[in-house]
Parts: sequence; structure tokens; C-alpha cells
Amino acid sequence: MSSPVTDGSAETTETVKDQEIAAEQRFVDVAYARLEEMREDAKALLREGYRQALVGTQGALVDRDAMVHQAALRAQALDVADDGLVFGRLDLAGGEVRYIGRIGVRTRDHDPLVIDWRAPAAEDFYRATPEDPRGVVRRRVLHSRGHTVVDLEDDLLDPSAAGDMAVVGDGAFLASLARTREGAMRDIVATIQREQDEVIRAPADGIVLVRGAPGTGKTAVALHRVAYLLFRHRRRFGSRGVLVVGPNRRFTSYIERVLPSLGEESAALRSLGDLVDGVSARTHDTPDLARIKGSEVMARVLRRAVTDHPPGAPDELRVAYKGVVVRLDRARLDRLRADLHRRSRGSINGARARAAEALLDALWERFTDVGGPEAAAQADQADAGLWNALLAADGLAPLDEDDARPRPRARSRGGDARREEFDARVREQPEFTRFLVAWWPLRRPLDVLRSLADPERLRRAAGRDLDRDAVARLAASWAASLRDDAEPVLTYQDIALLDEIDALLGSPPRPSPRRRAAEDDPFIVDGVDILTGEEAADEHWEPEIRELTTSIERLERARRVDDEVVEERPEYAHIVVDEAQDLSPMQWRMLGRRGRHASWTIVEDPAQSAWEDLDAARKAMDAALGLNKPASRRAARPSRSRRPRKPAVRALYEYELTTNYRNSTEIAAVASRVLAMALPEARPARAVRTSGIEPVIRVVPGPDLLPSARAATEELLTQVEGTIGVIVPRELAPADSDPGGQTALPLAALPDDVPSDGAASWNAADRDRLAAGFPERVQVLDVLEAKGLEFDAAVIVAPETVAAQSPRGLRVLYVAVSRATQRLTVLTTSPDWRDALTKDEATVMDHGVSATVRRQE
Ligand SMILES: Nc1ncnc2c1ncn2[C@@H]1O[C@H](COP(=O)(O)OP(=O)(O)OP(=O)(O)O)[C@@H](O)[C@H]1O
Repeated sequence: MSSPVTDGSAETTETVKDQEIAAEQRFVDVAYARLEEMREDAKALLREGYRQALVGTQGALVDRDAMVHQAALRAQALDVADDGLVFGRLDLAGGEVRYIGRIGVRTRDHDPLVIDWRAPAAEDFYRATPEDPRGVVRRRVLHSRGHTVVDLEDDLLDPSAAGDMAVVGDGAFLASLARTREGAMRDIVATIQREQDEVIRAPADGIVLVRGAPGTGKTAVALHRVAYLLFRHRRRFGSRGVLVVGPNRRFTSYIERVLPSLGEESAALRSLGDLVDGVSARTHDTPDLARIKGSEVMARVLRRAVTDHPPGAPDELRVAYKGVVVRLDRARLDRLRADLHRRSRGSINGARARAAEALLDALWERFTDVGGPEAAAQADQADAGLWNALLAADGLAPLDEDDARPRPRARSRGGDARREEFDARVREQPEFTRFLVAWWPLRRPLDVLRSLADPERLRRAAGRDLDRDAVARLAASWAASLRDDAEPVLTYQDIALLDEIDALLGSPPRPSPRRRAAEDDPFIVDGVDILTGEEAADEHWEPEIRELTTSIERLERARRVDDEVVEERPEYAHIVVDEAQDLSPMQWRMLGRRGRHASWTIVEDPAQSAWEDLDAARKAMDAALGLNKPASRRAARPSRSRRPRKPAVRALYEYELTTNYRNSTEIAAVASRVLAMALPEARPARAVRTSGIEPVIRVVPGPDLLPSARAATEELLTQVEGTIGVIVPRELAPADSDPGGQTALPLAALPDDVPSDGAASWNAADRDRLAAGFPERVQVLDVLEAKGLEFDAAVIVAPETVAAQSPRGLRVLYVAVSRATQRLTVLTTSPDWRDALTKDEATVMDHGVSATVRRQE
């Protein structure tokens, strides 16, 4: 295939470009025609699949399912490619031309027509540069609308080999960066940059850690990497699954269309508040509560909480055997419980059978202590004597010793028949089974968390890990949010705590076949195996007996049925974590449990972190990713071949993205001033697009904040066509911020060189009033909700308050001011803040553009 060459001498640039576009259109038409044929083939395959069903055999049905599945996947991929099928072209030094597109297209003779962007042959499209052309003379990007090529943009990478090759384009890429944002992220498959491509195609094993300032494409890159991994390693990642985790639900809905637009529907996309099935976070904690709930010490606190005496558990067990009353008191029972927890590995909910055994051991011990066996033997002898006397009176033979003794069914007790009989008789007693159910209940994570609203119980669980103030705050927060009589209001940090509790409680063991078979098993009560809480497979159990269930057993069954937390936690082959700088140690633990054998892509910007103790979070991340395991320990494990094993160290690949594709240079200048306050040593990313539109920084009196924000939004509605984000301070509910309900806004100390003259107050009512009546393209959101999002225009309300709301307030403000692509308005009550954001000494960006900012009073 040859490239279209024009005689540029007598033509205007415009005409050359038109000719080039027309030539590319001819190729694109051929590619679409072939795509249509492939669609027809997929449909035919689908029809054939259904036809197989008519054959009717089991094998045919399986074939049909496989065929229908494959054909459906194919049809879906072909549909995705319908928009912008071909977006790139490479002219190579030897004259070869390669077209790059969303999917691979071959001619009927199997010759490549369009190369899938993820294929190795497409790599040069993203990697070639003038310094390293990799054999590419010209790289061309085709901009299309539907099936029509509307623009071209060329890069001449090797002028010496170009001959009379046409080179057209006038910044279509930069113009595309300024496009209107419609509320959902789009794929960047046609314009992936070299440094981004290196991340996307990074090795599939180990851990890929990507850092970059706001707008450098971290999220976009992570999502394209998922599409790449699923394409190149379909078998491995397709079957065991890929999980993409974002900070909140607003963010996941913002990015949810990118993967489908790349033809990938199979990755699971979850926010940190939706990782545990059946429960969902509804709100964020205040910074101080998040700090406590998210810290690693909570793992120890929760371990103690699940091993504590459960609420409502009885304090005494009393059973009678052969006229002897045997009793276990609270102290003895507590020792037993502690011992069980010490010895039990894994599931607490699965340990009820062991608890039953331990109780029987303790009862027997008590029974022997009080001389029970002797008393029982005498009673047996008296019984046998009475029976033999009656038999003799009827002229019948006396009982054997063996007949006189009931046959125990319980597991052998070292052949001690007296003990076996004791166990069997005690197990049969309703007092014993009822006690067992209440003393070692099958617990739900939510019940355990709710029980910690009791300050006394939480104090016991806290040990020395939490101070009194932290205990009071936590208990008060759960007392307010997890009331018995209301829907729980869970926070993002609560979800990680529930997952931790779930991991500690585990699921009950499955009933063994032996237990299923037992007909008169005393632990099967009304068709429910009280050791496991499961319906027992008991053929002899009549459903009508259900009516006779005691309240305890009914409750038990309801618990199993309603148990909202999944029993089997899914594990994934690859996990992508976006905005990873904000994960607490407890959230890392939650993720680690889902990726014990996974490879990872971690995307973060520490400068945007709202999390205070980044070191602790880093340690937790290393543990979750298996980065902290000493190689020597692993290597020490003997291998079967007895040859020394290679140390199983996890590979860590680190990347940095350096170009800001989101903000105009003018907006990036404001963001870099905030960054300088937050982290003086940090370097901002290089912004590439200058819009000529200066941000507006306005000082307004406190009471005017709200009307001014409305007015600024009205104004922006007339200036931009796409989305507008109105970013307000977080509302700190009094109940959350202080158990006494008094403090409205705890303020953090700011660095000396940062203005700290009073934070404007802000509350939920202000937010509601601000949002009222605006069209859908205006979103009013707080600074945490704005993470990872972008808008055509943003209004930042009261930066001084955002900065003072938490020890990481300046970093949070940095996130807020870096959301807009075209226009930024900041409303502050503080002239000092206005000055800080519009410093006279202009900030010189990396690319040499100095930005000045329009001041307004
Ligand atoms: N190569 C590219 N071509 C075109 N647009 C790009 C490219 N890379 C990034 N973008 C665009 O830049 C914007 C910012 O990208 P993205 O949200 O992925 O950045 P980020 O680094 O995750 O930002 P943040 O840290 O603020 O979340 C998006 O609109 C994205 O589509």
C-alpha cells in the first residue's frame, strides 16, 4: 500500500490538506465496508448458534452457548469500533503504511487492513519521537466524526526520509484538549502520548506504580492499561477478573464509559464504598474520624471486638445429668472463649462446633470435679437393679451390662464410654443447644460494628490502641449512624472496617456429609444446623415442624438468610487503584484481601492526598501488595526439585507522568501557587495549552459568598457549553465533629506563610441553596467529591475554609483548583488569600509561559 503524495508546489496548504483528507476517507470507507462484512459474519455465527439448539442434544446446547457467547462478544466489539474505527497511520521508512484503529480488521484474505491499537505492531504509533523515530517517517492522527474524516494532524519524525510526503495539521491535538466536557470521561486512544503508552504497555506481572500531577492522564492511562491487559492476556485476566477501584461513586460514574468505549465490559468497576457486597457507603467521615477509623490500629481493635463476649450472650450454663446439676460461671466461660479464640485459626463463625466441644469438655471436667461419675454409676446400678427385678418377676433374663447403657452417637472420647454417654445426653438437652446458639452466635459484621456504639464495649476492644477521646468520638459516631431502628448510614471508612470484621468472622463451615446423614442429630433443630446456621439436608424433617421453631432458632435462620455480607470474597487477577494517595491503611487491607495473587496498577499523586499519615498508608500498601515480604524468607522455602529457588520478589515498576493535559496554562498557574503553599518542594506538571482566559479571583464579604457563587455560576453558564463544577468546603456535621455536638468547624493550623485570617462558615443548607434551580450540567460538590473529576469551568467557594478544614486542607484545595479545563473563578472572603492566589511575581511554568491573573475586588 502506498501513501498518498501530493504535488504541493502549486497548491495552498488548505488544498493539500483537503486532498489528504479525501485520500484517507477512501481508505476509511474500505475499512468500514470490511467491518460491515465482519458484522454480517458475526450475525451469521449467532444464527448458527441458535440453529444448533434445534438439534436438541446436550452437547449441541453447550456448543450453542459457547458459539452464541463468542458471537455476541464479537458483535459487541464490532459495534464499539463503529465510531472512529481508524484513527492513526504510520508511514515507515521502507514505504510500508500501517493504519491503526480501535480493533484489528483483516481483509477476506487475512491481510492486515487496520491494526488494533493494543497490538505490538501499533506500539510505534505511540512511541516514535523525532529523537527516536523507530523507523517511522510520518505519524498521522485522523480525526473523524462517525465515519467521516474531518481533520488530520501529522508529525514528521524523520525529515531526511520524507521525500515529498505531505505534512498537514495545525494543532488539532491541542484543540481537542480544549473540547467541551460533557460529564463523562472519554477514551484517548488516538492521542496517547509516549510516556503514557509506556505505562499502558508496562509488564503485566508485579506492580506498576504511576505518579503524576493533576490532569496528567493517570486515570485515562490506567483504564487504557486495563483494555490492553485484557486484550493481550485475555485468558489470564479475562477469567480471573480485573477490578478497578475509584475513590467514590461520583468518580466511578464519571469514568464508567471509557472501558466500554474500548470494547471492554468485563472489568469490575467499584468505588471504595461499594467493595463489600450488600452494603454501601453513603457519606464521608470528618477528617479526624476518618483518621481514627482508617488507621491500622483498628485491625487490632476489631480483632478484640470480635473475640469479646457478644452482646446478649448468657453468663451461665447449667445442665443436669443423672440428677447432678453441672454449672459453668461467667469467669469460666470467659476463659473458655479466650482459649477458643487463641487456638482458632480462620473463621470465628466457623468455630461453633469447636465451641460445643470445648463446652462439653468443661462440663465434664466440672462433672468429675463434683464426683458426678460415681453418682451416675450408682444411679445406673439402681436403674439396672430395678429393671432386672421387673424382668425377673416376668420370668425373663436380666439385662446385659451393655444393653443397660445407652448407645452414644457422639464422636469417640478416647473410648471412655462414660464420657461418650455424658456428651450424648448433654447435647440432647435444649438448654445446652439454646445456650450454644446465644453464647457463640453466628454474627454479622454490621452487628459487630453496631455493638461498638457502646463506649464501654469499644473501650474494652480499644485496649491501649485508642485514647479516651478517640473512643468517645467513635462510639458517638456509630451511635448516631448505626441505630437499631434505622437504616445504617455507613461511611467510606466504615466499609473497610466491615470488610475487616467479615474477614475475622469468616463464614460458617459447610455441613459435612456425616452430619448431613445423621437423622437424630441434636444440633439439627427444626431443619437448621445450629452449628453452621444452614438448612440441614435432613430428609426426615417435616416442613410443618417449622411452625414450632423457638424464637432463637428462627432468629438464627433469619441471620443466615439476611446476612448481607458476601461469604465468598472475590479475588482478582489484576487490581487498578486510582487516587491511591487517599487510601487509609484499613482500605489497603480491604484491597489486599481481594488481590492476594494479583498484579496491580497503582495510580497516585501524593500532593493531592487528604490522608495525614502517608507513611502508615504506604506501609499498609506495601503489605497489601506483598512488597514488604523479605525475599529471603520466601526463598528459604524448599522447592520440590530441591534446587535453590529464585527469590520470589515482586517486581515494582515506577513511572511518572509529567504533562498536564487538562488545565490551561492560566489555570495551572493558580494551581501551582496552591501547590507551592502545600508542598514547597513539589514540581507542578507542564501544562501545554494556553487559552488566553485568565482565572477570576474575587474577594467577597462572608454573607455574600452564596449569592456571589450563584452569580459566578450564572455567568459561566453563558461562557462555557459543558459542565460546571461548583466546589464548596466540606460540611462538618456537629454530631460527627464532636460527641458533645458543640463544635461546628475544627480548624487546622496552616503553615506560617499561608494566610490564616478566618475561615468562612459553610453548611449543608448553603450547599442546597446554592444548587437550587441550576441545569444538570452544573454540579455542586464538596472538595472530596470533586476528586478525579474535571469540568469546563469551576467555581471554588471559600478556599480559606477548605485549607483550614483539615491538616491536609491545602492539598485538598490543590485538588479543587485543578479541576477546570477552561475557566476558573475563586471566591474568597480574604484579601490575603486573593493575594496568595494571584502573587505578583508571576509563576513561571516549566514550558516558559508566565501567567498573570486578573484581580477583582
Ligand atoms: N494523551 C491524551 N490525549 C488527549 N487527552 C488526554 C490525554 N491524556 C490525558 N488527557 C485528558 O486529560 C484530562 C485529565 O486526565 P485524567 O483525568 O486521566 O488525569 P489525572 O492525572 O487522573 O488527573 P487527577 O490527578 O486530577 O485525577 C482528561 O480529560 C483526559 O482525557
